[in-house]
Amino acid sequence: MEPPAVGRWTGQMGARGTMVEINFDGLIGPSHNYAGLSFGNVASATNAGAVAAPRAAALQGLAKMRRMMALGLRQGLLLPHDRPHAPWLRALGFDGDDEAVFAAAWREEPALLRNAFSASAMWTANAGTVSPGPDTADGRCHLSVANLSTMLHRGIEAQETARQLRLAFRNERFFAVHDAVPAGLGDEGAANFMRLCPRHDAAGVEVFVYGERHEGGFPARQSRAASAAVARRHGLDPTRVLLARQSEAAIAAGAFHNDVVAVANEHVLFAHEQAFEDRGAVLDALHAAMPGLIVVEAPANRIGLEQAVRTYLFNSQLITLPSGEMTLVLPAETRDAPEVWRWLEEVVAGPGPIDRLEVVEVRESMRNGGGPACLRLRVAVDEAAAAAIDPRFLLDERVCDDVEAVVARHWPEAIHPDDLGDPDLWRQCRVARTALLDRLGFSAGEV
Ligand SMILES: N=C(N)NCCC[C@H](NC(=O)CCC(=O)O)C(=O)O
Repeated sequence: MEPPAVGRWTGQMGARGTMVEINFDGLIGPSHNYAGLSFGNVASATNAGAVAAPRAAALQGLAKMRRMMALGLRQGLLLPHDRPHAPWLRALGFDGDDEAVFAAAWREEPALLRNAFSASAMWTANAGTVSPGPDTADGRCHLSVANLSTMLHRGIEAQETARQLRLAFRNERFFAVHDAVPAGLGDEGAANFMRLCPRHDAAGVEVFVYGERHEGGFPARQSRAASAAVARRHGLDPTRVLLARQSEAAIAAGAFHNDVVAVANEHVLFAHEQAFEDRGAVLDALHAAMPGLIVVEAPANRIGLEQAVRTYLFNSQLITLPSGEMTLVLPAETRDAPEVWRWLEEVVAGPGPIDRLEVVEVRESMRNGGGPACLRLRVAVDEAAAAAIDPRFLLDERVCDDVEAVVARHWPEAIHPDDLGDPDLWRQCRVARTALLDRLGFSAGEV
């Protein structure tokens, strides 16, 4: 079938200069389930074994994408990966046709089948790290695929992510897509990355946040060496790169990525007081590198780290609307917590840069530790680069209608932990993904 027609920009990019940010959300896949795979991610551990609702989950994600478009932002999507993933299980010694592979894995090593089943590619903040053109030596937008090598189930994603990013951003005049840095040096992509800049079209300061491993504690998933490697590969000016260490307290409280305790947009950093290990030095370095920086910080005596992790207050999307208003797109869980909501109302009422609060409902993803910001990868582009993106990865209302129809028809309504061994579910997940690719105009084998 014909690829869907997608509206392109005409004329001005808006009041905020010549570049805009496109958010590429991961469509929540048909195999979404709660397998408790992520040690250090409190929600994933707490909800292990619960019954998941993949159809509702995907519809919640799509409703968020529609909300962003209604706010005047450009929206893209990345596709769910092929799950359960037979090639990975085959590499682990299970053989026969795909169903024989799944059956043997379920019988002999059910934990491996659970890993191969995860819909974790939905959290595209972990797909890769993106340095927009104004920050790079060659003026192109550089994207590095994340290896996600700390968690077994997430390490499966890199290959397909690379294929999708190479397809979406294949025009080498505007984009350079790099493979993942070698596994072993953990890299979790944009979830541990923040860009501060006067406006999207000005050179920015890129902040890479890494963790350090501690015996017996939760894993620190982002290594300093991987962050530095990504910065080098992207051709960033070393004087405009900051490697900041995530606080041990934040990791211990369940902030397995920096985006659970901090988010940046243009000249604003919105963070918890305990986000960074050496808070004073990090903020001093940022102020020095980025005159005009405004830091909106939640004091620990108002919002505890546990509360921040439970509500995902900082896993909000901080966005600039075409009008120039800065808006926080928050998970509904923040509104359910009176202390958090009261503080947010004070932030908006005060003289600071954040003008509006918008609440979105992504509870199915939240129960696996993925808030609004986890679900999206930001790519700032100018008009020419935007026009070079494969339009099948861009959304408008009509494409949303199409995707919703496929989800409504094919996505399972519920997945119970024992269902992972059910051949009908294996088939349904694959049929569902194929129907989506078909509807969006991707041919078999393209992704
Ligand atoms: N913070 C950002 N940017 N992303 C959130 C990722 C959540 C994901 N959860 C999971 O993978 C849970 C899957 C399970 O347990 O079944 C993770 O821990 O890697």
